[in-house]
Amino acid sequence: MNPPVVVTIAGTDSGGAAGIAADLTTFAALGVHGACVVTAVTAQDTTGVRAVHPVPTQMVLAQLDAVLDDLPVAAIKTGMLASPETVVCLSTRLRGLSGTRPRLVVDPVLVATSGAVLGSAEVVAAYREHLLPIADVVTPNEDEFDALGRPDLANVLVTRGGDIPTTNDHGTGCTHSSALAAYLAHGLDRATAAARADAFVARQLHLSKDWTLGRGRGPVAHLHPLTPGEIA
Ligand SMILES: Nc1ncnc2c1ncn2[C@@H]1O[C@H](COP(=O)(O)OP(=O)(O)O)[C@@H](O)[C@H]1O
Ligand SMILES: Cc1ncc(COP(=O)(O)OP(=O)(O)O)c(N)n1
Repeated sequence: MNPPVVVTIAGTDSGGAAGIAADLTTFAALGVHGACVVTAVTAQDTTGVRAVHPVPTQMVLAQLDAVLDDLPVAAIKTGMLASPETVVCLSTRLRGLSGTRPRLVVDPVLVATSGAVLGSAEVVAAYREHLLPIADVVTPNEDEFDALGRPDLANVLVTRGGDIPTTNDHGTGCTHSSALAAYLAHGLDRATAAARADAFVARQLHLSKDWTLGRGRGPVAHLHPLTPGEIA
C-alpha cells in the first residue's frame, strides 16, 4: 500500500536541526512519503542564523507545481517562507487547487529560538491576509502569535514549550508541525493529530536531552535510534 504523501514548503538549516531536515526526517519517522519545496537557504548552526538566501518565488512555485502535478498530496506543511511575494503567490496557488484540497498546516516561522528574525513585517502582513485564512491549522509559538497580532481564529493552535528539561530543542517547532501534518495525512482528526504531535515531540526531546552536539541549543532528535542489531 502507498504511504500518504506530505509536502514541506520551508527553508534549509545547514546545521540539520530545523527546517527541511527536521521536516523530512519527521515524515520518515511517521510513515509518510516526504516531498520538499525549498523557499530559502540559511547558513545556520546551533548558535544562530548567519545568513539567509531566499529562493526566487517563481522557483518556489515551480517546485510546488512539479510535486502537485505528479504526486497524490494528502497534506502540506509550510515553514519559513522568506518573502511576502512567496506567501502571497503560494496562497493563491493553494486556494486555486481543484479537487480535494490537501490538509494545510501553516507553521508561521517568524522568530528562531536564537532570536533571529526569519520573517519581516511584510511577511507577517501577507500571512494575515492570505495564508492564515486558508489553513486547517496554524501553529505559532508565543512570540510568533504576538508578531501576528494575536489573531482570534479557530484554526490557530499556539504552541507553548513543555516541561521536559533540555537545551536540545532547536527544531522542535518544525518537528511538531511536521508531525501534525503527517498525522493529518494518515487521516486523524485535528484534535487527535495535535495530541499525537505533542507526544511525538516529547518523546524525541527525551531521546536527545543528553546529547552534546554544537555550542548552542542542540537539535531535537527527529528519528528513533536503531538497536545495534537493526543497524548491522
Ligand atoms: N521542553 C519541552 N517539553 C515537552 N514538550 C515540548 C518542549 N518544548 C517543546 N515541546 C513541544 O513542542 C511543541 C513546539 O514547541 P515550541 O517551543 O512552542 O516551538 P518553537 O520551536 O517554534 O518555539 C510544543 O507545543 C510542545 O508540544
Ligand atoms: C530554516 C529554518 N526554518 C525554521 C526555523 C525555526 O525552527 P523552529 O523549530 O520553529 O524553532 P527553533 O528551533 O528555531 O526554535 C529555523 N531556525 N530555520
